[in-house]
Amino acid sequence: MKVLVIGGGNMGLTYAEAIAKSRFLKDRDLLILDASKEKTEELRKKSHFAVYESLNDCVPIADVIFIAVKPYHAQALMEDLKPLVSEGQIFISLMAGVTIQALKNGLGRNKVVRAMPNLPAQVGKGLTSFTASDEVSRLELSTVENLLDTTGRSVRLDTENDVDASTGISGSGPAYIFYFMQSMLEAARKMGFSEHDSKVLVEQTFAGAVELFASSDLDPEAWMNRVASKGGTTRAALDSMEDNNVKALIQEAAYAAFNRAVELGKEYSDSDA
Ligand SMILES: NC(=O)C1=CN([C@@H]2O[C@H](COP(=O)(O)OP(=O)(O)OC[C@H]3O[C@@H](n4cnc5c(N)ncnc54)[C@H](OP(=O)(O)O)[C@@H]3O)[C@@H](O)[C@H]2O)C=CC1
Ligand SMILES: O=C(O)[C@@H]1CCC=N1
Repeated sequence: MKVLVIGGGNMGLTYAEAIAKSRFLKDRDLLILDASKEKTEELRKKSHFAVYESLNDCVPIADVIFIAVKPYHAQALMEDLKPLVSEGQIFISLMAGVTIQALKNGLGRNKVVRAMPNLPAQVGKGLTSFTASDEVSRLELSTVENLLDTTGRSVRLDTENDVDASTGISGSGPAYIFYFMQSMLEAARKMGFSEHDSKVLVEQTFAGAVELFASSDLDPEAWMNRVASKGGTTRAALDSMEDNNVKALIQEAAYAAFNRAVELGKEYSDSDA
């Protein structure tokens, strides 16, 4: 089986590296292509995949094709791909918003998977949600799942609306965590801690809390109650967050990402990508 990754940026390269590391494929069976000359030169320095500059040379020989370009490049790319693709090939789009129907129309092919990864894939801790067109067989789905799992975990969802919703939670979610981290770092600096100490305080606090959360079935509220003593410091902080509606605002942000994913889907299907 040959796997081609189109787009060697954050996500495409992450996937290519993870598949290469997993030894799921033989080295020369993993192909990668990027439009930028600079990037292909960088990619050539890595030995574990075959780097291509022309779609003509790699698309016809691939069995599975990852599409990892920005959504606004989708239409132009699919126009170039359409004359080169063939029946039996499976397309896995990592693009936010672009719908299965837009992919089917754009590629003129039916075996399409729409996946939403997240950035922790770079360290093998990614979460990729996905859904597939009916034309992808069970056996093909298990190959797809194996490929996606090379970057962490995957969750198969029933509908594209679920994938849009998951974009608001796991796809964009790492950025919300970084936002929270940034706020804590700024508070630490304001309190007079050095850059180094601020980073240690914040990093270890996040890492520890995540590990605790993963270590049992306790929900976050139960953990909050274990940290907070009656009339103590944590309660003062939690009350402040409640008074300022922080929970509702975070939920609003997650919905903003979800809604934007739906909106992107409409933009790209309107343009008949
Ligand atoms: N970053 C993230 O956390 C997440 C991203 N995604 C999705 O992943 C996709 C890729 O995002 P990301 O990796 O961040 O983007 P990047 O811009 O880092 O990477 C995309 C790469 O594709 C190249 N490219 C553009 N057009 C073509 C083409 N026609 N043929 C080949 N290569 C091309 C770009 O080159 P150039 O720079 O020259 O344009 C660039 O190197 C997006 O659709 C996004 O929605 C999904 C979940 C999370
Ligand atoms: O911001 C974006 O559009 C992409 C999708 C999820 C994460 N990054």
